[in-house]
Amino acid sequence: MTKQEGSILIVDDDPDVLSTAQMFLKQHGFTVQTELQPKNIPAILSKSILDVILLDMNFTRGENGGKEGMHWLKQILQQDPQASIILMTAYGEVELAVQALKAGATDFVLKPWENQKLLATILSAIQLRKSKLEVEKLRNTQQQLSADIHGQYGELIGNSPAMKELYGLLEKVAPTDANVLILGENGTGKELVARALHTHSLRKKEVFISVDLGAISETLFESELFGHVKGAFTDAKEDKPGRFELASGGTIFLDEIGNLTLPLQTKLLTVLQSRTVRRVGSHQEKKVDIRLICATNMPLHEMVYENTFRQDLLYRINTVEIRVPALRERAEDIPLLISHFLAMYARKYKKPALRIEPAVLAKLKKYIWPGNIRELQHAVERAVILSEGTSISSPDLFLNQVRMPTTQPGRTLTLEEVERNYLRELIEKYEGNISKVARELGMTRPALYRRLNKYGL
Ligand SMILES: Nc1ncnc2c1ncn2[C@@H]1O[C@H](COP(=O)(O)OP(=O)(O)OP(=O)(O)O)[C@@H](O)[C@H]1O
Repeated sequence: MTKQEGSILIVDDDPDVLSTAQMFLKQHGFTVQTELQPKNIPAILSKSILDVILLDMNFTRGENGGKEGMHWLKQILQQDPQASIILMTAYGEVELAVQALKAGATDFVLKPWENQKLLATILSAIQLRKSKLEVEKLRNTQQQLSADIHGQYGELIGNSPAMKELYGLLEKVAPTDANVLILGENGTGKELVARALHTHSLRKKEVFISVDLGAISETLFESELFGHVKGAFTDAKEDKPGRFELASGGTIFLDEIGNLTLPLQTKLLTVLQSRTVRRVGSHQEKKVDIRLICATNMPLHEMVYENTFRQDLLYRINTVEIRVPALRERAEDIPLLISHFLAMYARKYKKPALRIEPAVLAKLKKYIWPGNIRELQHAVERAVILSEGTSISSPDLFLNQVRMPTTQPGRTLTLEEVERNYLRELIEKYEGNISKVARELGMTRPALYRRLNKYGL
């Protein structure tokens, strides 16, 4: 006989039932407590950790409506929502047992029970309790992590009119289940905005799954997003859920949606229309309940016009569009962001708090930051690392570090480096006006955006 682990409470007003069940379950290695009086259940629950509770339906002599059992079932679940409760019912009370299952009981056994059947029921109830506790733990961890990452609007820093407008929009849109498309240049904080939408939504206690579509290869797309079953292809060693399934109940964030090829856009559209996924290699459709947030730095509307992005997909994802402003459009926020990152990196690198001289700050406010906040963040990090003393009196510590040199002694630049530098110079020349840069290069704006995207500009 294999020894089982688990602690069980049996509540029944018949001492014979209690002793028979106790003897049988102890033989199998369980820790067993018995109780004749259901009114003592709350006290027992507050003292001990129980894996399973076997609960009789009727306690008062002559009672057989199961009301007492239902009452105690609800009481227990109120005290411990993850409790696994097996009800003991007499023959003819099946209707009642069904009601109890609906009210949250795990299972029921008919009295007099067959020992092996009782054992099997208890083992699966223990397993179920374990899974429920695991899910609860993961949910708490996720909540804790998001609470650590986010404040009111998380790490979204900025008081400029552009940011205030964004906060107003977030407040309106977050609590709805509307599909949101976030547009904005690289490094403007699109992912932070997506997370803020989630943490202020009705799904905030559920998962937030982020998928970088630009980083998933064409061949792995379906398996990553929709999952696969064992043996579906050579590397499919076991069943694996896709990101859509994992996100079910919560929010899925599809970043870089503008990078999808047309065939992949079609596959994605099918799933978004039906809200069902089929794992690669399976015939079974699974419903997914997700809130969809997408983001891109590509001009999707122009791409629709050029037939490189499907119009029906665009309309499916952009119920609400949120445009995240570029940093140069909210230069007022630059000092605030710099002091935020200065404090963050001073802590990280154990450096004294650094002060920036006003003339340097003025220069940094004028710089156009083509890489937006990500570029600013990296610039501050480098400045903190390289600084000596407690004050920064030259902008070089920030800016010289972030600009690629156009030439390097002893090394010829690659064609890609030349192109990247040239693009950067033009962006600066036209102060970030992409239309003007595109005109000078004789390119369409989408083509230019693709190029900028390639170089992370
Ligand atoms: N408003 C903000 N306040 C503080 N930090 C910010 C803000 N916006 C962005 N950041 C920081 O800038 C960095 C880039 O942000 P994020 O990844 O959200 O940008 P993105 O627009 O999604 O970029 P990409 O288009 O390259 O994916 C992150 O480290 C983020 O924490």
